[in-house]
Amino acid sequence: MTASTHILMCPPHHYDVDYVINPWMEGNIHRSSRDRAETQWERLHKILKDHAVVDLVEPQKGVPDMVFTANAGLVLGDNVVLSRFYHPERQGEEPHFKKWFEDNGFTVYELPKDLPFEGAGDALLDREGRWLWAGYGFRSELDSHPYLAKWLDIEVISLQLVDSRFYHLDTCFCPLSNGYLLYYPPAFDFYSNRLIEMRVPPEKRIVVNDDDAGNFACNAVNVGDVVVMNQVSDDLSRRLTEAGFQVIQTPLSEFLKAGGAAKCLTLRTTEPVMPNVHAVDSVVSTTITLKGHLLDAGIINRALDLVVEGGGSFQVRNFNLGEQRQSTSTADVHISAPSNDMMEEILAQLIELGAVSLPDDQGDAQLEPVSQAGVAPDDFYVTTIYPTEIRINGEWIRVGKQRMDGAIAVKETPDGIVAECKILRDLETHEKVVVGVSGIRTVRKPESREKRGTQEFGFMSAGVSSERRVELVVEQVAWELRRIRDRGGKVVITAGPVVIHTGGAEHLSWLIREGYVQGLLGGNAIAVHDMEQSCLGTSLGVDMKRGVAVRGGHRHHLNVINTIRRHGSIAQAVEAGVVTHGVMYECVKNDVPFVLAGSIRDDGPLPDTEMDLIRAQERYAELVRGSDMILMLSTMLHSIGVGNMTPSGVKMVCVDINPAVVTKLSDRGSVESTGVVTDVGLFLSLLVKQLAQLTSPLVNA
Ligand SMILES: NC(=O)c1ccc[n+]([C@@H]2O[C@H](COP(=O)([O-])OP(=O)(O)OC[C@H]3O[C@@H](n4cnc5c(N)ncnc54)[C@H](O)[C@@H]3O)[C@@H](O)[C@H]2O)c1
Ligand SMILES: NC(=[NH2+])NCCC[C@H](N)C(=O)O
Repeated sequence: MTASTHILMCPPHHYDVDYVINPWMEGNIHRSSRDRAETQWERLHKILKDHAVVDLVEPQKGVPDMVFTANAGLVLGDNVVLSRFYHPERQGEEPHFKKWFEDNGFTVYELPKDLPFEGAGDALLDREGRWLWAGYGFRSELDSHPYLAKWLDIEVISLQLVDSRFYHLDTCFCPLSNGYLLYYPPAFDFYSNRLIEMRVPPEKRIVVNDDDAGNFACNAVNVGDVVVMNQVSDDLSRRLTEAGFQVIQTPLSEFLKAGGAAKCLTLRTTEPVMPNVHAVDSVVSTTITLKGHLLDAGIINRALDLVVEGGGSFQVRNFNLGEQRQSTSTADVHISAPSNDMMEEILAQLIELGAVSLPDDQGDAQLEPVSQAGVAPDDFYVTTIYPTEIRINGEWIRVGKQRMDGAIAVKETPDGIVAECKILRDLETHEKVVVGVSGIRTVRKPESREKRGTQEFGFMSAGVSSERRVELVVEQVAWELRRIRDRGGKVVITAGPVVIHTGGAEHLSWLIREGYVQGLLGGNAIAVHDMEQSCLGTSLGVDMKRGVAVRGGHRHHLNVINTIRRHGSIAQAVEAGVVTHGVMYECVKNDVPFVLAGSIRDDGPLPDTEMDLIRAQERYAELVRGSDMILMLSTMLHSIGVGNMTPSGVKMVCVDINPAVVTKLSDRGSVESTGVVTDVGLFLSLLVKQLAQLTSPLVNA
């Protein structure tokens, strides 16, 4: 027996599964045998009495989970932080545990009422006393960790739990003597696993597999070199033995029905304070304000999900719900994160959400000089598609040339400070770049109160649905194309050769001829196969009228490339009467600019194809700028490229036969984008028919 070790237990006289507050309890209400539970508890009690002094707290009626004394609180030295239970079902235990601690001479610290923390179930001391591992995510709040650090004067390492089966830290994590750790990595987020690996050397980490984790092997009581647990596989038992531990198994199946096992049934009340160990609290907090149709547009859900998925924790304060149909709501949200880096990552995503204003004390945007042309400073802010403003000298200024995946370059000019999005390769040494997340906000118009995706007739309600009638989307696109044309707006189309292969050339030619298209973006292939069809009636060597391959057809596209190369350009071949109809013909004849970006798989290429990729991107961006709408027709490569350089506010329609492509291209988080899964030739055919039916010019709205 280790005389200095005291353990608190509570006899299971009132234990039962009376409710469900964790996944293990589902289906087990009133299915635990009191007799078997008493027997199993007695066996554990007897085993532990051989190795420690076991104190008992009187069980109470109405609180069946009181048997799980691990959750009574967290003890260090003569101090104890009393638990604040998350679920009301267990809050009745608090006064009983508080009384026991006070009667036994502990100084009891109590957390604020609305700040849950479930004791040694969610906080476990390193067995060498060097720091406190503290879990959060299901029962305990991250905001409780600074209190633990302060009251117990110890470093707290916050670990986010991500699997609801392992809802308490002690169900998946067990610090052992001699610096060993028994744990189940999938129960933690990536960052927490990195923290564990940084603190516990590989040779001391005993990783538990799914089966052992499901049998609560990590929920073990360790006293000295003894490890007492519910059940363990031969392999894990061997590894523990090799590490110098004596493994004692004792069945606790009746308690597993409530989601607990050996460690849950115990609370070590003698935890020595180590000299020279002091509080280090890395938890950072801030308060943001969300504004918009927080409920209807789902903004608050998305924001809070972002916080949790980013490893943080939140408390919603001062929620003011908009009273009128179109009035907006506001909410102050207190956010905590285990480190500055994680907080910055969370805030960057909230800024992208666009409904966020950071506290005014966040100050100006941080600027760092570009020390090497084409290279941004570390921690540069990555731009999004949304209109963005940065705060310089207390003034908010709009960032120009908005696009995603760029940096914000800032420079002094005779007209004042100018900020614009730049892709990394274009950064110049006389510029500065925004780093971090302070002093940045995105400006997004509050989405309409209607939920996204429920507006079947609201054009561009985002979302992809192969079930959605193609005709419906065609009607909406036709209506928008007509409106844009009538007001002299700009529509750009990016298209792949599949448009030609599916018989779409005549329809796309019609759109260009009728003035619905002000720019065409594509690659070598769409031009090659369009002119192959125009000159030779085939596409990829297939007769477009009969649908059969023609003899020698496989050379047709090379013959066309060769002919165009001989004339020097597509325009010259059109002027020479070689190309007499088709998409490229209509572009030349109607002065519709086009850019053909080269790719690794190009034949030829055509003289017009821009094989300098950087130049091609620049020319694409020039043609995209100022667009009101972009149609992305069956080209994943070029559609992604165009999407990356298009700011929000531009209506985008993606047409592809592959739902995954449509989802990727439509999922921009902006309501202006939509996608339809269909054959592109069919889509164009229906679109032309619909436009032709819109005979009367629309009255300007
Ligand atoms: N001969 C050549 O020079 C040649 C030939 C082919 C491609 N290329 C080049 O390769 C690059 C990539 O070509 P890409 O954009 O065609 O390929 P891609 O794979 O990026 O996109 C093709 C898209 O078409 C979709 N699709 C296929 N059938 C469809 C249908 N019936 N209806 C609607 N969507 C359909 C696919 O799902 C895919 O997303 C381009 O730059 C192109 O010019 C050159
Ligand atoms: N330290 C623990 N894991 N305790 C287990 C507690 C079980 C209890 N039914 C609950 O859900 O709270």
